Amino acid sequence: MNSAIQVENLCKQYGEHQAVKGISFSVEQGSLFAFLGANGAGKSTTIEILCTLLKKSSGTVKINGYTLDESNDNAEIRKSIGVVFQQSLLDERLTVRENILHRGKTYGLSKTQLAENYQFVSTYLHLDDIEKRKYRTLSGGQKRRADIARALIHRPKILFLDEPTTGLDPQTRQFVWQAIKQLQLETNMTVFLTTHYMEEVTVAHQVIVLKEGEIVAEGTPDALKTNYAYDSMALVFHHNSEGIKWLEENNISYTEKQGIFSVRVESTLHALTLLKKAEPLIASFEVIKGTMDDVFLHIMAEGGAA
Ligand SMILES: Nc1ncnc2c1ncn2[C@@H]1O[C@H](COP(=O)(O)OP(=O)(O)OP(=O)(O)O)[C@@H](O)[C@H]1O
Repeated sequence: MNSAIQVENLCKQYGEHQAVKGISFSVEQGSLFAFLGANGAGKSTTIEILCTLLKKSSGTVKINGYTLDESNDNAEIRKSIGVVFQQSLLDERLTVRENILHRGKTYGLSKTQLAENYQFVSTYLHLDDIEKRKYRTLSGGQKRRADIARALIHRPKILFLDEPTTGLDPQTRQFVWQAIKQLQLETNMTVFLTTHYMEEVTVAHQVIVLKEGEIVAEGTPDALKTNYAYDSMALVFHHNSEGIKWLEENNISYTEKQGIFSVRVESTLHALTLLKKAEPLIASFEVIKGTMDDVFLHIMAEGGAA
């Protein structure tokens, strides 16, 4: 595996409080990596360390082949990453274009390179309609596009995004998310993401779940679903009493809410077998696939096995 990020035994101590407790993981170059965890799990602390903004207490970190060394300014790492935090860093008084070009100049890009890169980010983030507007006049979604464009102007190899779509309406969230996915796919950029929206995690190549500073689960979304979520079937019977009798006779565990009986199934095929057996008793049914939401809730409630 060609790793964009390698983390070994990373620890962060704030006074007495150990926020990150010896975590190790690596992120494949060109992949979409999702970092999950409840509030206070240590996600921001980890991201800030990887982005050279916060000192680690111990452990080793390699970003794009460069070892993080807090005795110097880690200029190579900084040049090779782009970062979008929840709070914007753009100047409210400048236009979108001015903000982005200004940022590009701080990387020492030549005029030609800057123009080329601007065209590149503008295409992906659809800046045409907002580039001449002052940042303070933009809507939340437009600001987010500009924030991401600013983080990409030097064409970094890794883009770090800390909850990039939080607070956006569903349509804008989808737009921003599409742009991120397209960029990752077409440019082989590594994307390191934290999010609270589980549907976004479904397309990640790898997911890590952090709880109280430790990794409690990791794998592909499919593997996590297999381990921590299950499919279920909702049944409505013609007569509840007959349905209950049938479930009990067949030793099928169930829960019931307002006449809807929920049973766990191993697969869609298993659901079909049950349906065939109980067909005369059933008025309606629905097979419900396990989701990443279930995965997250399960791990948060019970912990996982890393
Ligand atoms: N500067 C600090 N000083 C002391 N404790 C801190 C500091 N920053 C964070 N913490 C604590 O470290 C733990 C991890 O915080 P962190 O912000 O990394 O979590 P998070 O997973 O990003 O949470 P959220 O989803 O709420 O952003 C929390 O218990 C937090 O209170």
